[in-house]
Amino acid sequence: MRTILMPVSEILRIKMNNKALTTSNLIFSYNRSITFGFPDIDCAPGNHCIIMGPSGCGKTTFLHLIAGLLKPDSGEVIIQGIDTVRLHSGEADRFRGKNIGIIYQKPHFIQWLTAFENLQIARYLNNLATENEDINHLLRSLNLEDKAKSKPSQMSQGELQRLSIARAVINKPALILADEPTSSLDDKNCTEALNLLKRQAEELQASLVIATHDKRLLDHFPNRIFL
Ligand SMILES: Nc1ncnc2c1ncn2[C@@H]1O[C@H](COP(=O)(O)OP(=O)(O)OP(=O)(O)O)[C@@H](O)[C@H]1O
Repeated sequence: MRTILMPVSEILRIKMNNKALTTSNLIFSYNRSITFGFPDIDCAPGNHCIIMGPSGCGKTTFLHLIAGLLKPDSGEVIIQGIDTVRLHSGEADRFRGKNIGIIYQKPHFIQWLTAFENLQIARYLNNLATENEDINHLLRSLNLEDKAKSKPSQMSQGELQRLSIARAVINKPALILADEPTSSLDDKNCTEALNLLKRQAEELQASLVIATHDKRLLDHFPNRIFL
């Protein structure tokens, strides 16, 4: 019989649970004057949850800690059984690219590329083959088919929001994080963006975490965390 020895660091990193995302005892400070202590999250695969709170309470900070874009002073973020806080920066970037789709508060796209090319490059940067038919399918399902050749500057706010959703799901992540995905949209576009986001998450069986102060979303999410 062959025994496989696993480095201690690897054993520490792998937490055996079947949750898509759990956080515990997260503490973070930008500087010593403000310290944030965040409530624990427990989100099963395919579940949706919402982080609510007023402007400035730390919602973006919390999402960035979950995404591994910021390192906490202490605490754990377990995604797909991996304690991502312990990953080194290169590993964390690779993990994020493979497992997490992020919709940022301010959508930023490469301005000289078209909508289609912005999605292509998101796959390319994660060493994934650029399957043009997958991209076309996604653009169709987000009602952006006729914008495939448009540059971001030629698209409306609602269209850019839908393109952000497309970019977040193009690599088929297990976890989708969305920062204020609807707050700048009118009621019609808000409902449309929310439904698209939920439908995309359901198609991928991905967990969805939305951070927002948009109270219109509250009724859609029984799993709520208030900051
Ligand atoms: N890079 C930074 N350096 C220092 N302080 C920061 C930094 N980024 C954010 N902050 C501060 O941390 C606090 C929380 O910011 P954060 O963006 O997480 O809040 P938020 O709840 O997402 O706000 P909003 O709803 O307005 O987007 C704010 O007081 C903000 O000024």
